Amino acid sequence: MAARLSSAQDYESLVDQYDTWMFDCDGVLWQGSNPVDGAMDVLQILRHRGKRVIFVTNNASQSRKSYKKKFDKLGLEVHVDEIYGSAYASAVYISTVMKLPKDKKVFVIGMSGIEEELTEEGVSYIGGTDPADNTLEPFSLSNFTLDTSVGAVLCGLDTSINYTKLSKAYQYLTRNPVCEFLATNTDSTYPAAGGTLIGAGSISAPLAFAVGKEPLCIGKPAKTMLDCIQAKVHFDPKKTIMVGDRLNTDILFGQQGGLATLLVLTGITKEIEITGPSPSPIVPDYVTASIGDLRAVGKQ
Ligand SMILES: O=C(O)COP(=O)(O)O
Ligand SMILES: [Mg+2]
Repeated sequence: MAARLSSAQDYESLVDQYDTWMFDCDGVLWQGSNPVDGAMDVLQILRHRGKRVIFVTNNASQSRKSYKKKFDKLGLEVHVDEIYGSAYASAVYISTVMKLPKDKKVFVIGMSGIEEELTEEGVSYIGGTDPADNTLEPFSLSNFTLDTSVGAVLCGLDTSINYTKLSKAYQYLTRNPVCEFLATNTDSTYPAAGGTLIGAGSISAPLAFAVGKEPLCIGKPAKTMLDCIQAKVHFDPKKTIMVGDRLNTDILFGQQGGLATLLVLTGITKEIEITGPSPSPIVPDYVTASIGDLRAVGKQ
């Protein structure tokens, strides 16, 4: 059973135990453009205590550089190297693990965050924000030419998803037998300002259904994300805690990586899923209402 934290002493001993703090973003630090109350204060407190803070987000709509700008606006100085997004991890996977040849391309369903990270990694792409694909005109095969250099389809959150993008991706995946099917992340939903919205997993789901194959997921809970962090940062898993709002991504990711886990209730997971009559089999080590609760540490 998860330990429910509530007293200043609980938070003090938690902070004492862990040196590296990995933070999920949507639903932990903010909901869209609304920061979670006290989240930035807690990050400052942890830094003052000499803790290493790392951000691990499945949200591929933004690149690491644009997340840095978001932190700047919220008053927290963050280095790009402290931010690990699933768009970045996907670009690294394509260039260094898959080793997509330089003359090959990725067909993107997604937003500018994916495009920026692919460009940074020197990976060519088509699709994405290209106006030709962002159309509500009916898709017709008579107007489509298969680009034989497409070696992978990468699907992430795309708030302008349409039939043309799905149809083109379907053509690449079914007419080129070696075309890889990748997803930045497969979160069914995500916490936005004002409520929950459809997530990246619900964008790739129709495509997966059509091709009869699931994509390889790069983001949490997949180990690819942890491999990406481990390539850059040295941390002791026993002294590391993953803070998240979703059980089947953040908490599972932490558990599979041998990290401690703290669930907050400001995002996707509701209290009933851990304490109700049919609780989730994914049980975090600790639970607290909000990351802002850790402000109690600064007051000791
Ligand atoms: O946007 C998502 O799907 C989830 O993003 P998160 O990992 O920061 O919660
Ligand atoms: Mg989250």
